[in-house]
Parts: sequence; C-alpha cells; structure tokens
Amino acid sequence: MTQRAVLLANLGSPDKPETAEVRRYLNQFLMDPYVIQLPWPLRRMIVSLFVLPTRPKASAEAYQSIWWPEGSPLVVLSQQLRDAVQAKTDVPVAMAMRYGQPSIEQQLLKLCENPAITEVLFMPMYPHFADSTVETSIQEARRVIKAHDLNITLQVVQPFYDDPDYINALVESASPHLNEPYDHLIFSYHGLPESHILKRDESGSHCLKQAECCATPHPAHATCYRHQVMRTTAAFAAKAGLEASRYSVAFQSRLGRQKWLGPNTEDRIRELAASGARKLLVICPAFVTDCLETLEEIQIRGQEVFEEAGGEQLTLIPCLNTHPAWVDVLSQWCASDPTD
Ligand SMILES: C=CC1=C(C)c2cc3[nH]c(cc4nc(cc5[nH]c(cc1n2)c(C)c5CCC(=O)O)C(CCC(=O)O)=C4C)c(C)c3C=C
Ligand SMILES: [Fe+2]
Ligand SMILES: [Fe+2]
Repeated sequence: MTQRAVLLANLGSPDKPETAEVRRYLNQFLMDPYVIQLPWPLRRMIVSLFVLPTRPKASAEAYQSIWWPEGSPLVVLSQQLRDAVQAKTDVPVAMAMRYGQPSIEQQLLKLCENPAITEVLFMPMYPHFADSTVETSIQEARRVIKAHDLNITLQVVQPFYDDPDYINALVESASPHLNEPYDHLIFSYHGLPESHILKRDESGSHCLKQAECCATPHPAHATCYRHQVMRTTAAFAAKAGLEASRYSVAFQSRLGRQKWLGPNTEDRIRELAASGARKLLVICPAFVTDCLETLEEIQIRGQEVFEEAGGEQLTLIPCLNTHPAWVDVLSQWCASDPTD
C-alpha cells in the first residue's frame, strides 16, 4: 500500500540578514540556470561582475528592515504553515526551500528515513508556473531522488492559479481590506523576463507575439506565467465583485537589463498617485507567503514612493500565510490525487 508524505516547497532566504550570508544565497539563487537563463560562462560573469560586488550589501540592508527575531519572515511563516497543515492531516508534512535552508535534499532524506513512505506529494508554493520557481524546484527534487536512489515516487501539485478553492481563500483573506474604503487595488505580481515566457512557447508564435495573447486560448498557457496571473486576477475580481476601473495588474522586482513583463509596479504606484488616488491597496498573489518582496519592496518602499508622488496610504494585503481558509485548502490537497 502507498504511504504518502507531503513536501511544501518555497524559494528560500539567506541564513542571516548580513552581507556574507546574502552573497552566498544570491550566488546559489542566481547561478541557477532556470533563474538566469544564460550559458554558464556568461551567467558566472554577470553574477560575479554585476551582482555580487554590490547587491549583497543593499539586499542585506533590505532584509534587516523586515527580519524577525525568529528569522526570515518567509522561512518562519512557511514553518508555521507546515505546522498548521500538519495539525489537520495524518500524512507527514515537511517544508523545504529551493535555496538556503531547510533544503529540498535535507527534507526529502528526512521523510525517507521512514521506510513506509513510498510517495511524496510535492507542492511548489507558487500559484503560477515559472521555470525560475516551479520548474527548478521539481528538477531539484528529481535530482535528489536520483542522486540518493530514493525508493519513492514524486507526485507534483500543478500551478493552482485559478483553482476555485485557492481563489476563495485569497478573496476571503483579502476581504477585511476590500471592505474598507480605498481608491484603487493593484495586483502586483513578481516580474519575469519576457524571454522566459517566449522560450516556453513551443509554437513560437503565440505568447507575447499576438495582441491579447493571454486572453486567447492556446496550449502554451500551461506554462505562460502572464496568462496565469491574468486568470488569477480575473477569477479574484469576479469572486470579489470588483469593478474593472478599480483595479489593475503590475509586475514588481525587476533585475538586470533584459525586457521584463510590465507595467512596473513602482511606475503604476506613481501614476495612481498623480491621478488622484490617496488610499491604495496592493495584493501580491504570486506569493502565498509574505517575504522580502512584499514586506520591504511593497509595504516599506511602495509606501515611500506613493507618499513622494502625493498619495497618502498604501496598504499591503498580507499573503495567505497561515490563514485558516488556506490551511484548509492545503490540508485537503494533502489527500488529493494531483492528476485528477
Ligand atoms: C533573474 C532574477 C529573478 C527571477 C527570474 C525571479 C523570479 C521569481 N522570484 C519569485 C519569488 C521570490 N523572489 C524573491 C527574492 C528575489 N528574487 C530575485 C531575482 C529573481 N526572481 C532576487 C535577486 C531576490 C533576492 C532579494 C534581492 O536581492 O532582491 C523572494 C523573497 C525571498 C525572501 O527571502 O524573502 C521570493 C519569494 C517568483 C514568484 C518569481 C517568478 C515568478
Ligand atoms: Fe524573485
Ligand atoms: Fe499570453
């Protein structure tokens, strides 16, 4: 008989908010060929010459501004989520990070110490597909299974960007903020270089090549991050009854000189302030757990940008984190067949 364990996988943080630890983390993260999609010599050169000399110090300062006594918010909240899901299911639940600790390798090996475990249900904690998040995590899990000759099958939960249970939980968790007065709601998704989307479109003629590509049905949407975030937005708006004029989509966290998805969140915040918005809401559905990109980039820097441009109050809607509706959804998925 199959005995299942569940592994929740998120991105990861440095061990400490200090320059040396952040440098080690950024090196591991950005040298991943799924993240900077260039041949190794070019990737090595860009990371060594343009990122590692300056970014670790600046990022360490950003991390210091959001760090908790218990550690990185992303890691602490992910651990709390694991504990909450574990309390609602009989199958063993573990939590791992793609970069840093606790690693996918360490957690898979720990789960497999129980010889009864024959199947691991792997849950990448990202609603939308991207090579730099979902694919790299799955490949790392497969690498570990092969390298250690683990006698388990890996089942993978697919991107859940329009899953009704996920959308319901997201709307429920956001509703206290939506019920307060506000001028505009930004759906701010983590950005992605356009090349990552183009590379995944096997037809070579759909994604980002046609007007309204994301609204036109196409097989490439199985891996199109832009299509999937548009679907999340539309499903959320329909469920929450949002008027089209009161919300918009933007993309944050750009890095480097490539062309990234737009519009840029910071530009959108300025535009909205200039057009008279005083109370702004921002929701970040690409993240299920609050992290540097929500707590520092949006809540702290976003507020500064909004105020400088004449706005008054920017409110970050917290991620799903350990919201009971989200914990219920995940604990139901623990017992589900991901191929259904
Ligand atoms: C080429 C660079 C990057 C791509 C592509 C990218 C995609 C991507 N990232 C997330 C989620 C997170 N990213 C986080 C931090 C972060 N991201 C990048 C770069 C790329 N991300 C960097 C360099 C960093 C580190 C911080 C910094 O120096 O700016 C985090 C937060 C981690 C934390 O510790 O809190 C998350 C989460 C997604 C969902 C995504 C593609 C869709
Ligand atoms: Fe990122
Ligand atoms: Fe598209």
